[in-house]
Amino acid sequence: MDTTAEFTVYHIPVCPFSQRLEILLALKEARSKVRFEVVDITQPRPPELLAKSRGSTALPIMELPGGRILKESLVLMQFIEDLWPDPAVAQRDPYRRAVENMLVRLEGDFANAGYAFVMNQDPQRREPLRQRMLEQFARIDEFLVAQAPRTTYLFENFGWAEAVFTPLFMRFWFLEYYEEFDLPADARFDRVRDWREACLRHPAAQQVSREEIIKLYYDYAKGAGNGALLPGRERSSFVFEPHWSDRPWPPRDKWSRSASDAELGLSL
Ligand SMILES: COc1ccc(C(=O)/C=[SH]/C[C@H](NC(=O)CC[C@H](N)C(=O)O)C(=O)NCC(=O)O)cc1OC
Repeated sequence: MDTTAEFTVYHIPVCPFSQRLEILLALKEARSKVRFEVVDITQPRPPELLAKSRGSTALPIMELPGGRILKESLVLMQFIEDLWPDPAVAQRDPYRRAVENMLVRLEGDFANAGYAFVMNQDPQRREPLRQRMLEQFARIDEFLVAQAPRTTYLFENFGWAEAVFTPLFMRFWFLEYYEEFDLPADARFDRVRDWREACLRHPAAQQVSREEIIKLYYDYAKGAGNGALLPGRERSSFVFEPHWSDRPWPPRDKWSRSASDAELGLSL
């Protein structure tokens, strides 16, 4: 395959699954090899984009030279790793790669627990959802204690598993803000807490900020995901303009009130 031809990723800038690709490309110093085309999730998908994805609206998707389309962030990560293998980010040793993949297999339940928690609108479900989130962190902690008790990352460097999980650790800043959630100070979470902090600091993962996440994901905290509009609102918190840096911080209280477009700084 001609790896110098143009590869295009259609993506939502603050989506964690797209950030995985950006982190991987940053680790490979290959960010310039892929063109990232921004899609406004608050607007209906352009017909030409839907045609590319055979009607699927989920992003990111990658268009190869010649028009072939791939999707699913973990698949796209592996494709990038295979396309530009040096420097390797995935482990080359089969056993170490298997260990890496065992940790990555935890990402789906981890992601779903966090999104279900932030999007929950039933006060009665808060504590069970908090416990479910803690259980997911405990699963990762137990795995790291068994496989990597004394290193900062899973292996010597920030690598594949870190590229998969760091975007989720960053999105879960919305749990701290809207659900007053954080890991308890007890030893059950020491290893995963250290891993998370090291991941959040890594220079290859600085595509988004805490402020951006908190402001754009306000509607998720009120139960509206993927750019959906809430009752009484005309604009999603996911809109590009006004830019998030020009907007006020949303109210932290998701339970007793709903902020208006004006209060969120969304009015044009
Ligand atoms: C309610 O739970 C969740 C809600 C949203 C997201 C999220 O980050 C969307 S990021 C943007 C979202 N993309 C995906 O969900 C892609 C997931 C896919 N499995 C991948 O890994 O690439 C999307 O395109 N949505 C628009 C559409 O489908 O029309 C995650 C959640 O749970 C993990």
